[in-house]
Amino acid sequence: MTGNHKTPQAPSLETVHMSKSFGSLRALDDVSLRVASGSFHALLGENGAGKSTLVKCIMGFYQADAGQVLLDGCEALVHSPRDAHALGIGMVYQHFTLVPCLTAAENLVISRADAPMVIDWKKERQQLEAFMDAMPFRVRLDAQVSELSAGEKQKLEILKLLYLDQRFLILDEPTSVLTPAEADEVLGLLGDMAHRGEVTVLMISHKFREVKTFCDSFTVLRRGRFAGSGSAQAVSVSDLSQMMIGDAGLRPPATRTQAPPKGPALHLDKLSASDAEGRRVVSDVTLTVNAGEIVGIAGVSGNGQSALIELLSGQRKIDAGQITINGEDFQPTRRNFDRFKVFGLPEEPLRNAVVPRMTVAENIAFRSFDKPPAANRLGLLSPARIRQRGADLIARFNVHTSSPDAPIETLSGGNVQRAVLARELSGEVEVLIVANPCFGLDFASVSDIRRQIMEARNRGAAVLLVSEDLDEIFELADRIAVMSEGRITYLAPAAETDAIEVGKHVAGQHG
Ligand SMILES: Nc1ncnc2c1ncn2[C@@H]1O[C@H](COP(=O)(O)OP(=O)(O)OP(=O)(O)O)[C@@H](O)[C@H]1O
Repeated sequence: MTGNHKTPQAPSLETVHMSKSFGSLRALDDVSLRVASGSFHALLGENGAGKSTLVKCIMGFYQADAGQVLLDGCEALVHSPRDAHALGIGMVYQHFTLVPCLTAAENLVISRADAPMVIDWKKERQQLEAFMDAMPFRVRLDAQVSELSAGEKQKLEILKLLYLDQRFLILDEPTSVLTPAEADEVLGLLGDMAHRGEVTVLMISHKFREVKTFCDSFTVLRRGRFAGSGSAQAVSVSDLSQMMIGDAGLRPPATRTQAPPKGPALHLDKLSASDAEGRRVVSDVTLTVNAGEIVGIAGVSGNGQSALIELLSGQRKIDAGQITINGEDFQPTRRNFDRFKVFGLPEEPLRNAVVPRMTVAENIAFRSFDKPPAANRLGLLSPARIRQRGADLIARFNVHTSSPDAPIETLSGGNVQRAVLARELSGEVEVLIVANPCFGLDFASVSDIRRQIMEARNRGAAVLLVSEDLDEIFELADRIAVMSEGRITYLAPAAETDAIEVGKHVAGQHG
């Protein structure tokens, strides 16, 4: 029954013996989870553990094969997200769903199912002001969404659910787009609302610190099954990790081998580039990366790092300057990537590095599909060989997929990342260009992917790593640079600097 189930107060929600398969893959296997009324509950698990599948079943995006959703103890029949909304269950996605060219007020009003054809703005405005007054945080109603910071957009997404009277909030990694300070503010406010009994929150998270600081309780999934639950305050981080990865344990972390210096491999000489409006986004960047070395570029996003990666990958025009590899002029074209053995792991690989509807095997074989062994010497493709090579690399790089023939878009985030790495690191690599490689990944995938990058360096690759995560830079880099307003403002050997010094330059307090 999808009748009038809505409760003004924070509801409790349970899933009971819920299962869901995709073909032969059992993505959820008999999962029961209980989120108490007015609690802040974390849902944890490795990439591919089934977290998104579980919340999509609750939201009615998927129909579970078996099991029930109970809302305040009564069965809730949710056949579509519309049913979920009618029951007061709402979700904030990792990506924003707001309309950027409209104001915050307009976004709220049009989100209503009962928004009138002709809007009486005076009346709506008064009601919105009254609504905002009752909320623990505000967003400027007249601001155009495109002008809001990531933190404000995230708050507006949450306000939208509350405006629609949704009191069971599902948040999918809500802090991945926020700075640590913004994340703490938003989670703190949500926690306060939950404790006042105004909302119940179920949050998918990979960040133990956030779970321990803000959540009351947790559930862990492992390979589609319930792996544990309890008090977020009482559980130790090592117990949480153990629940997530089971007895298999973590593979050892990345180790740096010391090798004699091998000399410059990648050299950027006074590189400059502009954006579509003609503003300089990369200014006079000169930087050398030696063979067998990782140079990490730290900095807050929007300071030219993405533009620099685009220059190196041939997606942005070079206004001035030169790139050389082993002393030779390098123009970033597909032919030259092969000739100079340049490989890359871009940000958001599902968007930037794969063809989502093609299979995992095809995507893995992509760079090499027209060369032996995937093709014969005349360049004719062999599907059987593509599949075989895909299957070998899937096993070698530990990619979890139901089959080499599954579309790559059906893989979890961490596994798309591993598949791209498998493709990029399986051959001989001279230069590796990596941008925020571990964004949104669970700790086991993070450790796996960092190890692969370090091993490429140990084998002699010159690695340029752009990352917003200072811990990642310190774990991997031999030398650390900071990019600010399109320029390299700082460069030092990792052993001779520390996070405070680098942090100062990231914040622009150099000189
Ligand atoms: N539409 C689909 N078709 C086929 N397989 C799918 C589909 N959606 C998910 N899967 C598979 O189900 C399993 C669980 O995926 P799910 O996205 O629920 O994991 P997750 O825990 O949310 O991972 P992540 O942390 O990476 O987002 C994965 O093996 C995934 O490949």
